[in-house]
Amino acid sequence: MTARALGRGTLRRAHAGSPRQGPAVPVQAFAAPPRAPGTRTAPSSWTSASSGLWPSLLAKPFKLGPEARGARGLGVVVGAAAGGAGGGVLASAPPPLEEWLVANGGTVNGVALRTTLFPSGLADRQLVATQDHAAGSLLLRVPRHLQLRYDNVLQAIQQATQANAEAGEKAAGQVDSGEAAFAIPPADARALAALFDAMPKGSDTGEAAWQFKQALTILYHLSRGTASPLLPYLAYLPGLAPGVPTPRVAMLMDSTAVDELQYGLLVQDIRNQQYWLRRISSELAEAYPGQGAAPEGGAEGAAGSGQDSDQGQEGTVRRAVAAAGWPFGDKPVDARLFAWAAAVAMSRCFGLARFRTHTCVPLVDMANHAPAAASCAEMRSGEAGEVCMFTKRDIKAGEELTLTYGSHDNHNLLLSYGFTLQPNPHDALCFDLDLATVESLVDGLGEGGGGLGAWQRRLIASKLGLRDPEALGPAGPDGARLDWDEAAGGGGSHAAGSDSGAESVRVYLSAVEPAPIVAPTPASAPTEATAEASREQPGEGGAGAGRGQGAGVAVGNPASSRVLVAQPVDPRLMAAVRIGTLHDETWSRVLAPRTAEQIGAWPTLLAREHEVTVMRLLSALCTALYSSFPTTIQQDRQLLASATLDVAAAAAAVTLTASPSSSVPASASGAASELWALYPDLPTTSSPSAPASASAGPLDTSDPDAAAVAAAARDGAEAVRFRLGLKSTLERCLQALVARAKQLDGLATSGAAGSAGAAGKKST
Ligand SMILES: C[S@@+](CC[C@H](N)C(=O)[O-])C[C@H]1O[C@@H](n2cnc3c(N)ncnc32)[C@H](O)[C@@H]1O
Repeated sequence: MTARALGRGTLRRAHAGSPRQGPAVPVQAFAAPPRAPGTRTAPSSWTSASSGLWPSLLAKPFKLGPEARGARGLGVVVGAAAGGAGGGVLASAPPPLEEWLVANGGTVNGVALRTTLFPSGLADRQLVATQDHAAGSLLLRVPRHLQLRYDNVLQAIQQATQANAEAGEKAAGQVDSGEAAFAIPPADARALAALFDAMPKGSDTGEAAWQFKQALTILYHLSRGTASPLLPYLAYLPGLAPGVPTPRVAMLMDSTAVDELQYGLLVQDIRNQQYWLRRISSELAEAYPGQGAAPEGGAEGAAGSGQDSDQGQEGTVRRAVAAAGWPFGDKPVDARLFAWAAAVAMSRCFGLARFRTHTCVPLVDMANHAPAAASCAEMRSGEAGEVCMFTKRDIKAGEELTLTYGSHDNHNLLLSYGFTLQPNPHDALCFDLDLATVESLVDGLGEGGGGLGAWQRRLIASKLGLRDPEALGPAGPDGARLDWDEAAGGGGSHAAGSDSGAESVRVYLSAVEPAPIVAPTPASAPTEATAEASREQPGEGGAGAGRGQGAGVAVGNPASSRVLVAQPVDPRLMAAVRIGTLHDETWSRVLAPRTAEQIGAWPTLLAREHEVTVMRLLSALCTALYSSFPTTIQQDRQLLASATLDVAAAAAAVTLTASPSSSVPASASGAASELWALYPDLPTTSSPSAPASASAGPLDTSDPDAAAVAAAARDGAEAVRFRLGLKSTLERCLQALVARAKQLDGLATSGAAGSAGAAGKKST
C-alpha cells in the first residue's frame, strides 16, 4: 500500500458537549467513521506519536560507563534458553523479570517488582527501590534485544539483507551470541513488515499507526509460544499474568459507560479507535491462511496492484499476507486478541525519538505514573537502543519508583492508559472554535454592537488560521484590507480575505494555575515588555514542547495530543475574544504584528476595562458549557459514591466466583506448551465479526460473567469520574477568571491602568 498522507482535517473529530440551552458553543454530530472510499487513514488519536512520545531523548544523550553495564549481575541463565528453536515448554513459572533481565545482559540496580493484591483478587504491580539511591543513580538498563519493539523487526530485515550482501554471512553473526538468540528470523520479519505497511496511515503523520505495528509485534512474539525468547517477559503482561487484567483503555470500555462520559470529543475518539480495531482485526481474520482458500492475487498481485479504490484498500492486509506470509504461525488473530494487543501496546510503550519507534521495556514498564513534581525516576535512551531508568532525586529503600508518562489530560489518560487523575492539573475541556462562535459570544454580551466588525473577523480569522465565510476577497468594499500575515511576519496561517483556512480551531479551557497579570501598557503602543511576557509563558504550551518534561521519554500513547495546556484559557480563544470585544479599529494595526499566542497570553492585557469585559464573556462561556452537561457536579458526586459501592460488590463477586485453576496462566503452572492456548476464547478459526471491545480482556481469568459485570461497574465509575473531572476543571477555570477580574479592579485603584478605557472607545 502506498502512503496516503491525507490532510489533518480529513478525519476531523466531532464537537464537544451537547449544550442544553444553545450557548455560543456549537454542537456538531459525531463524524462518520472514517470510511471515505479510497482512504485508509486512521484518526490522529491512533497515530499522533510525534507529540510527546519523542520528547527530549535526542536532547539528552548519555553513555554508560562499564561499571554500570554489569552492575549486580545475578548470573542466572533463563529467558532465551528456556525456549529454544523447537519450542519446548517453560518448565516452571516464569523467572522473576529482574533475574531474566540481568541474565540476558540487562542491569537491575536496587529495584524490585512488587505485586499488590486488591481484595477483589486483581493485582497491580509497581516498582520499588530495594535500597537507598542518590539522585542520578542508574536503576535499570534494558538493552535493545530484550525490548519488544517494532523497529527490531525492521532491523532484522536490514541485517539479513546486509548478510546476504556479504556473501552468505549469517545475520546473527553480526550481533554477539547472547543477542543472537533474540534475533527475529528474516522471513518472519518480512511477513510482519508487510503487515506494518498494510496498516492504516495516520491522518496527521502519514505513517502507519504505531499502535497497530506494536500490537502486531506483540502478537508475533506471543505466537511463537515457548520458542519466543521474550516469553518470560510476555508472561508478565496484563491479561496474561495471573490476576492482572487488561488495562481498561477507553476503547475497551463498556459501551454504556462510554455513553456516560458526556464528552463528545472523547466518545468520538473511542468510536474511531473501535472502528479501526474492528476493521483491521476483521481484515486479519480474513487474511488468515488457515481459513481455507489462499488469498487471491499472490505476491505479484500484492506488490503491483497499487489500487486506490476502497475495495483495493480493504484487501491490503490479505495481499500483504499473500505476498510475504502469515507471521503468526498456524494461529489466527481475532478481534479480542487484536484489541488486547493494541491495549497493551498503548498502555505500556515508550516512544524513542532517536529511533522513531515505540518499545515495551521489560520491568521499566511496571513503573506507575505520577505527576512530574511527584515522580522520582526518569527515562533516557542510549545510542545502541538501550533504555535506562535513573533516579531524579534521592530515594529511600521501599519507596515506589514512579515515572511521569506525560502531561496528559484525562482524555488522553483514559484513551491510552485506562485511568484518570483527580484532580488533574493538565485536564482541559476542548471545543472547536469558529468565527460564528466568537460572533455569538460577543453578541451575548448584549452591548448592541451588532456582532463583529469586518476588520475583527479578518483579524481573528488570520490570527487563528480560520476560514472567514464572509470574506469578500482582497478588493472588498472597505478597500482597506490588510494582509495580516504579511504584516505579522507570518503570525497567522492564512491571509485575510482568502477562503482558505480551517473551519474551526480546537481550543481548551483548563484549571492550570494562572500566571500573574502584567500591568496594562498604553493601548496604542504595546511594548516589547508585554510581547516578551507572552513568549515566556512557561509550561508545555510552547511549540514543540515535549510531554516528558525532563523525563527524557514519555510512556505510552498521548492518543489525541490536542491539548497543550499552558494557561486557564487557550491563548487563541483569549485572542479571539480580546479582538472580538475591541471597539476601535486602530487596534487592528497595533495587533497585526503579534501572533495569536501573544495577543491571547494570559498575563498581558490590552486595557483594564476591556479585559474585565473579556473576563465577563469568558465566564459566561464557562457557565454555558457547564450547563450543557446533563448532570451537575453534585449529582456526579452522589453517583460516584454509589458507583464505588457497585464496583466493590462486583469485584467481590469476581473473587468469589474465580476458579483457582483458571486463575493461573499455563505459563506459570507449566501446564501448557503454548501461551496462545491461554486465551480461553481464542478461536480455532478466525471470526471476523467478533466484537472489538473485550469485556475485561482476553485473558482475564475469573468467572467471565462476574468479570464482565465488575468491568462494566469499573468503567461506569471511571466515566463518572471523568466527567466530574471536566466539570471541576470548568469550575476552576471560572474561579481563575473571576479572580483575575478582581485583580483588575485592584489595578484600577492602584492607578496602574493608564490606558484604561482606551480599548472601549468605539471609533466612528
Ligand atoms: C506502564 S503500566 C504500569 C504497570 C502496571 N501497574 C502493571 O501492573 O502492569 C500502565 C498501567 O498501569 C496502571 N497505572 C499506572 N499508573 C497509574 C495511576 N497513577 N493510577 C491508576 N493506574 C495507573 C494503568 O492500568 C496503566 O494502564
